[in-house]
Amino acid sequence: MEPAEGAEEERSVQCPVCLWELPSSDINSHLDRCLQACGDEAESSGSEPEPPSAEAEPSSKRPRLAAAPSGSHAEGRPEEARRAAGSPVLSFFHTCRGVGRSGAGRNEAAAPTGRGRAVVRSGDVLARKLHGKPLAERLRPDTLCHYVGQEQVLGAQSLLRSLLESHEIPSLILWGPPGCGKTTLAHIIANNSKKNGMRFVTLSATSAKTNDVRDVISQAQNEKSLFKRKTILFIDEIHRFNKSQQVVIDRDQLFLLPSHAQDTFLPHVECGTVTLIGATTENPSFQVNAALLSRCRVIVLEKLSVEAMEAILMRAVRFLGLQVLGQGEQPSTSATGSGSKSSESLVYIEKKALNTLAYLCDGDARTGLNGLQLAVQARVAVGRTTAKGGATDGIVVTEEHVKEGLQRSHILYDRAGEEHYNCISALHKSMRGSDENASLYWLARMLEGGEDPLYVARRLVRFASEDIGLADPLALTQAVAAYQGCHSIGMPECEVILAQCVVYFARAPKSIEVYRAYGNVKECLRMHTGPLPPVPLHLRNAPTKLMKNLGYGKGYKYNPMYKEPVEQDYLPEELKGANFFKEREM
Ligand SMILES: Nc1ncnc2c1ncn2[C@@H]1O[C@H](COP(=O)(O)OP(=O)(O)OP(=O)(O)O)[C@@H](O)[C@H]1O
Ligand SMILES: [Zn+2]
Repeated sequence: MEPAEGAEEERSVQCPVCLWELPSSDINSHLDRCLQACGDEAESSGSEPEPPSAEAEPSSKRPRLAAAPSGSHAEGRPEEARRAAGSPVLSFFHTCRGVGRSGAGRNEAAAPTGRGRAVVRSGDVLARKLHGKPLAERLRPDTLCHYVGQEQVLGAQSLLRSLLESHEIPSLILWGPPGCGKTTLAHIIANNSKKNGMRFVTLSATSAKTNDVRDVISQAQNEKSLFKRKTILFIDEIHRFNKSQQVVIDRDQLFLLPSHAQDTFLPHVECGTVTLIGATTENPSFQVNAALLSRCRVIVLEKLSVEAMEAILMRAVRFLGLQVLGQGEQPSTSATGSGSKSSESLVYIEKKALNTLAYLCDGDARTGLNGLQLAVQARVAVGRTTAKGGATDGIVVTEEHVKEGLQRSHILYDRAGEEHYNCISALHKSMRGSDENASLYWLARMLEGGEDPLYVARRLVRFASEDIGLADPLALTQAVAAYQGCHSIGMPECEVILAQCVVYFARAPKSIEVYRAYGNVKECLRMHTGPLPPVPLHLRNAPTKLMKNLGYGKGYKYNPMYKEPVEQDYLPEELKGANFFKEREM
């Protein structure tokens, strides 16, 4: 690879394979690891840059019992990676970014790698990159340095990081919302521990049978006694272990493991034959067997922030070689091409579309990446058809496309199956339509089908505010009480609690006044350009003299001191007169 220029000062450079920025002194060793990871993949899948094989399954169809993939660093095709790394102009990734770091070529002509590589940005190549494995899977980081956010548990000083660095993996429960990186973190731990000779086995609690757990345990025992190898067992969605199986419900505790699994499982976690890593979206204090919980460290992961999501999406944008269009920019004017080629082979995405996506995916990186993939896929498909007759102006992915992509992503990649969302939607709409009959029907369909009662209860809490609102403020109390009731007594006893609440809601008066008004405020904030207006001085608190001198609190009229209603502005100057309660098209 190209010698790092200006090595005397610690510059950061970008890894051509995984696009990560890192100190130039680390690039060589990092690159070796990256390429090796890609090479492993190449051996198993052939190295021609053809569409990724169809055997690559979406995450929803992960094998039930399988050793984890060998640390695949799946984002670049291996050949591309090697070529890129060996190429005099570092890589086409740099090229694709169009921001020409360290003076590397900034256009497609600068990546003359034969065999049509020069048109890496064309819709066709992009379409191939989008084919097969979901983007989220391909971009799953396999080292901590690619893992975004979650500083609270993985920061430099954190316990988890030091444990990882010392290769001492305790049993862990990773608790966090969907798509925040629980499975990814487990994979990173797996990679880390494999280097240390440990085995890593994955089970999904949604599909694993008690026998599968037994098999894992007995194999782990063999490995330990014969080869002194430890086993890490990753159980995804550990809170679902009670679903299809026999559940022991102790009156005080919801035990989640089937009884014989408990017998076989616990002692082995205890004596260290198996290190357990469980992932769950549910509060483990309620959903994980207390005995098991006491043997595990609970790591709380947070919903990814909008900024973190933007970073993850930008990595995908670079991987796909998309050009980002700033506000008001047109494809032709922003094209970084050499001029020898028109923008016809370029695919653009609006900056605003990326921001919106980062915002709308609500901290769920899988949803965000899938949304991006579907939006781009759809646009590229259209672009290719329209381009058949002649040149086009390049393909632009806009905010609207991204929103559509998100919607489709919800349907396509829903792991628990579409039915789950269909039914909850039918329940929601029946209650909204005040049809108590239908509401009860959909509730029963879900509960009888094994739906998590807390999932329904959460939706009821939401419904109480979104659809009933101030028409009957008691509804919210009812919903929260129902949620807590379900929490403490579990199925099947809690079904009647939910039924009562559902019927109450179907019969309740409805109002979306607050829901709509709040939506208007959010829209107002979203549409705002430039810095947000300052908080008016008279509304600011002035606890110190300096602040008083600065005019904080000056002119504020303390309402209880006035007999008559007080005339006073509470909104920033530029929003004076704004009425968020005004009805608008929703
Ligand atoms: N912190 C992160 N940094 C970078 N990428 C991430 C992060 N979290 C998630 N991703 C991306 O999102 C995808 C899905 O994440 P992951 O499977 O780890 O989520 P999860 O928390 O296990 O979700 P679920 O509860 O739905 O299983 C990953 O393949 C990866 O591409
Ligand atoms: Zn890398």
